[in-house]
Amino acid sequence: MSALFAPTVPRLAALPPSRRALEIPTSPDRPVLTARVARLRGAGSMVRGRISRLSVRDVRFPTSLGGHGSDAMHTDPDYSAAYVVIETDAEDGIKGCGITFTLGKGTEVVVCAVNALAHHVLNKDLKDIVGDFRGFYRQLTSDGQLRWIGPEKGVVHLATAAVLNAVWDLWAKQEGKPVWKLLVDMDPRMLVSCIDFRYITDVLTEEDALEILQKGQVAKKEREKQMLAQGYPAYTTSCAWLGYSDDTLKQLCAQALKDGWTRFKVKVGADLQDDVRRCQIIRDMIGPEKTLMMDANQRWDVPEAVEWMSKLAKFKPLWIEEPTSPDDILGHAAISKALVPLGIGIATGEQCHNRVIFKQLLQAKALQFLQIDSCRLGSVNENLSVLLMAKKFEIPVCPHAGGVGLCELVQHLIIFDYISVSASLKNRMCEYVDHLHEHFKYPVMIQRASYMPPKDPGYSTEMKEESVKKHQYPDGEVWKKLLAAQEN
Ligand SMILES: C[C@H](O)[C@@H](O)CC(=O)C(=O)O
Ligand SMILES: [Mg+2]
Repeated sequence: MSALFAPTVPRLAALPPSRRALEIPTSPDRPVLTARVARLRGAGSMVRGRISRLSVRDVRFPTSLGGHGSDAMHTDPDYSAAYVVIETDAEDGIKGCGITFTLGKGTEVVVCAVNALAHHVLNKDLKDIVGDFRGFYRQLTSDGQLRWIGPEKGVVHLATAAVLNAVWDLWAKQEGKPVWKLLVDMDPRMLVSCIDFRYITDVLTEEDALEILQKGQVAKKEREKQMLAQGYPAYTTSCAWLGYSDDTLKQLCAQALKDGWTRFKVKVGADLQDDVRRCQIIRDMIGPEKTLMMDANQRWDVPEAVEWMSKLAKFKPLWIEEPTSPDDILGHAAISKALVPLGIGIATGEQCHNRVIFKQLLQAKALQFLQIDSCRLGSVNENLSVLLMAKKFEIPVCPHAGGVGLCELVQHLIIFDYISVSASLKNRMCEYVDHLHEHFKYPVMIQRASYMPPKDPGYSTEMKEESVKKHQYPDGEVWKKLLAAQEN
């Protein structure tokens, strides 16, 4: 299921009036835009080329066969991605690669949505995009027709993330830097110009953001050195997927302890007796001092969450993640109020639609740990706004990762967060899951249970072409075999 777009987007005059509106620059302030492009040039920026081609493919890995990734709600996930590649006419061979994460079925729907957004990207100069990134973000998310099937949520927002992730990868590759370093080196004003503040100015204005980023410049060099030497602390979820047998759980946990892991997450929420047994196994193995987190993946109602977690409190979890619907902000607040006195925090975010939901979770004191996701929010742009809001509310960010490629991407955001925004590691760690890294050209590097900052230019999003071909759905070699076996 591949779709290729040649650079054949009609010129403005040829468009019907409804489409023409889309082409009008969204930035209200042309001189500001010109100044930003000039600032890019002044900073010795290497940005070049017009986007001449966009392709998107449906890539799926049959992880459900081994129970990998399973939880109380998603019992048989096939970790998958809509994989976007953009090319320019710069003739330098550099491509931007972007993904968004899916669980198998439905990836084809995200592919459709990427195709529907493609005309916003094609024929654009990269320097105009990044010179007015806020305007470009707004253009993608405010398409007068597509917005109706969002807005800024669901399939269309996942597609936005995939496209923008590809743009960030392209930009960073052209600058010869990994995304985290591109962000760390970026002038605070330029960073702020990437963020759409619409709907969040009641808690974070452009001036607030600038102030936070300017404070973050202090001792930035030391923190960068520290990251390069020690990496960013991580925790593992790979031992305790819900579909794993007790034996597998024990074996993986023993190995993880040997590998130096000190923080573990266990899936819960389907059956209380099972949860008690599995939590007992893992707590016995890791001992009382190491950190344990629990994840219910939205399985419970609000009172049920409180009651269930009261029974698991004896295993001393640091947090319960996604106890109820990700949309239920006041429900999270009620659960938080009941569980914090038991020493259990609330973590959520992997399925938070957008910055507005995060804003309200923060306003309602509904979470103690905020979990950004590199592929659900609108790429780096929207994640920047959430990192800054978290800083303002002094809530630690512990990103969601795992899936396919999520570790590769989110490491850039959290390393930037430490160096330039939070300046703290207190109560902070980034999720790690040990699956599918071999399919990436620049896989994550974990040392001493920490993410080591990537050094290759880009967003670590590029997949190996051979892996993509093999796992393309439904006509890649892997799926042809699996689908034929299912028929027999
Ligand atoms: C379906 C995914 O594997 C999900 O269980 C991941 C998740 O909740 C997490 O890593 O946290
Ligand atoms: Mg989770």
